[in-house]
Amino acid sequence: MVDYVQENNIATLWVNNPPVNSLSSNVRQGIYDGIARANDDPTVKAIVIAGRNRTFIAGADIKEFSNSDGNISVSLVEVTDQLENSSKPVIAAIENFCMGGGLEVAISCHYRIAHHKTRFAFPEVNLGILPGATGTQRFPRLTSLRFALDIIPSGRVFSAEEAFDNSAVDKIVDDKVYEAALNFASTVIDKDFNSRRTSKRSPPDTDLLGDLVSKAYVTNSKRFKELAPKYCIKAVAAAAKPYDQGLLIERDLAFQLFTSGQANALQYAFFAERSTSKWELPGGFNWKNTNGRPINSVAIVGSGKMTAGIVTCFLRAKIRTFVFNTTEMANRQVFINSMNILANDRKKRRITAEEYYIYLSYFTYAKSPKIIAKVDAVIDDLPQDVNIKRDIFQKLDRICKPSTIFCTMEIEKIASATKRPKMVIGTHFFAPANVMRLLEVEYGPETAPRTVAAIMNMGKKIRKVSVLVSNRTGVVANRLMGVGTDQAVFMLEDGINDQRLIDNCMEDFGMAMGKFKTIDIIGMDANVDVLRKTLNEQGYDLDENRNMVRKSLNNFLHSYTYYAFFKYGSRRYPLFTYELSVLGKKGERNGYGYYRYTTENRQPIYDEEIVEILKNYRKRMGIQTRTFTYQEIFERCLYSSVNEGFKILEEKIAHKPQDIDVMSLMGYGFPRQVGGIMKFAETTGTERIYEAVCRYNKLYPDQPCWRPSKLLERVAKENIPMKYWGQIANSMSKL
Ligand SMILES: CC/C=C\CC(=O)SCCNC(=O)CCNC(=O)[C@H](O)C(C)(C)COP(=O)(O)OP(=O)(O)OC[C@H]1O[C@@H](n2cnc3c(N)ncnc32)[C@H](O)[C@@H]1OP(=O)(O)O
Repeated sequence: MVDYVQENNIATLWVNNPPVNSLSSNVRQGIYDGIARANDDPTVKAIVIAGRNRTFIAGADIKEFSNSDGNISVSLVEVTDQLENSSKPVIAAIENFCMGGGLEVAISCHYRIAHHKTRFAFPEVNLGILPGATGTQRFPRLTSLRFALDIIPSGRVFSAEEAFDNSAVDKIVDDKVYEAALNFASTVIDKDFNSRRTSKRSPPDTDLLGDLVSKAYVTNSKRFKELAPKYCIKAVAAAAKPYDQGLLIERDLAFQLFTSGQANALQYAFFAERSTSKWELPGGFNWKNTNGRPINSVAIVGSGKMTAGIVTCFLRAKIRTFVFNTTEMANRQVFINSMNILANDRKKRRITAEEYYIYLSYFTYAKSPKIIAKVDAVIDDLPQDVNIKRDIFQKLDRICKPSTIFCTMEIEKIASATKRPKMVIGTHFFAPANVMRLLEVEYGPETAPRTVAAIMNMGKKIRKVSVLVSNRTGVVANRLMGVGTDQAVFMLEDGINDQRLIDNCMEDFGMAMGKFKTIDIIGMDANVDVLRKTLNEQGYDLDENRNMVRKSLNNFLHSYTYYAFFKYGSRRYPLFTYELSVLGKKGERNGYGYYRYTTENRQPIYDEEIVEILKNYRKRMGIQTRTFTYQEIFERCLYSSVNEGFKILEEKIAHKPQDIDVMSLMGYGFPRQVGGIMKFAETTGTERIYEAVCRYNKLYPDQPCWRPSKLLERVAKENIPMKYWGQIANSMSKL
């Protein structure tokens, strides 16, 4: 774990814990013992600490936080103190990742030499904790309170150049960092380095503390539903006090965070996100035993709202991207939109000017299908009309090389239109695709495992978190969270007069956005499309009925019969959203939805008109209004989605609860500090949720989302821990 190597009078401690050299208990002990040994050896004059596996140290071993193997070793605080107190100078040779506990180790050394491509960060805040191995006290002393208050509460990654500019490193090299550190070590042998002991310093800007702290509170306020950002600010501010006092404050705050449920949920989310790449198919094929061809070129077919967002994901990954539309104008528009997205990235300094031009050079127009004959994958972003899609893909099937994969949302319909059903797979990007990191990958009954492997790898290449699901109907993430949205609409229809009440309840819980704001952002049309599709599956045609009623009545909106047709069927549908869409409200896009929006300010504004429309709607529908408790709003919006999550598992659409959690976190802004919808179920208690689901099922028999999931019933009755839910679902007979 830590190799001790001596060359001449310099001892090197090589940290070797692949893949990222995390500071597991053995590594901590190895560094501690290595420093003691070098200090005891009179032939050693200086010590270098470096990382094998072409990286320095990416931080503490997060697995050990919740899962100690009983291996008692020294703490990271003891290691950092041991480093700083060394009687011989310690030089850190830093490359690739220097994060969290790794950065705490580095700043406890006396000198730091870094490769110019090193990525530095204190990502603890994203795990619900703080740099509690003296990091909040040493870092501002080494750099400044200003820089520490920027870096620690945000967790943002910073470059070697920024580290150098802020005195966090002493030298940057372009190559061979270890050799540079050895050379540097030989220059400091026998020199006084007492002034290099970080804890003995004071931050250079303590006089600015008040202003800096206020600024940090404002900058990070959006994340204050999480405890860690606030605690990080408090801990860094304590660095203005004498070191020992500051340390006591750091320890107290760190302990409070460590024992909070939020830290546990955030660390769970870290691993859940990474677990989705370990996919598995029912026949035993999986990420380990199946290879897919690399995707080096793609064609995006279409010119919809999402197209440019999807295109830029591929451009940023330097994948040759053809945009195929039959009109020059459509292609040109996609190019302009993609250029605007990248220009914005450049403006916000997410990419350099050089990268901007390189990325754009990967874009190519294709007016004729022949140009895209040799691409590795075609991605469907065509309008929803299945006949148009089938027609285009039939043509492409004849033209494209046999190994080209077709990615579409209509797997079975496209597969049956082509002679390559094994090469047809579903990919669902979430809007805006250049921002949202979730990619839902759906396999159909005929999709080949190698196709799955290729597209899951492609997802990684374009920096998406890809979740593999089996294809049924529609987007799984939408199904999961959509039931909660329907509940919100029903409660509005049934008596809540202010949409903000429901939205506030969800936002207080931590959702990035309330239910009605989400409908507005997604757009009324998209929401109505889902309704239209659901009704189609039940044998109803929304538009057919609308036309029928239109013909028989002058104003179909005043047609009681029209609504009664759906209301008094066996199932209730959220028709109020449909009513708003018919009234021309398209959501944020045209400024009118459940809220109003102005062109200058896209922030939702409360719209009193909705109450009037509601009143008329209720009258026509014969709805007797009633009052709702906060608890009912909370339970109906969230427990309905939990029940749906269990159904998605038992129907074997998703493989494990982590996949469902990632969909809720990355597709729908579920609070990360809760861990995801399934983790929420575990924390709340499945028994309690099951009881509520049964209660609502009795009250609302016309809402099938309340039929209790068999899996939920079983885990609730037998009190089964979450780690077994996936296994049990997979052993249940297929529904
Ligand atoms: C008293 C408190 C003291 C210290 C606090 C801390 O140090 S907390 C930890 C702070 N560090 C981090 O949060 C870094 C977490 N890691 C990352 O952000 C990324 O892994 C990283 C380093 C940027 C590399 O990204 P990349 O995309 O290249 O790899 P990937 O994320 O897929 O990770 C590869 C595998 O390594 C596992 N892993 C990564 N970091 C840790 C870690 N700190 N502890 C344990 N395991 C870690 C990750 O799960 C992957 O494993 P796999 O089994 O392959 O899925």
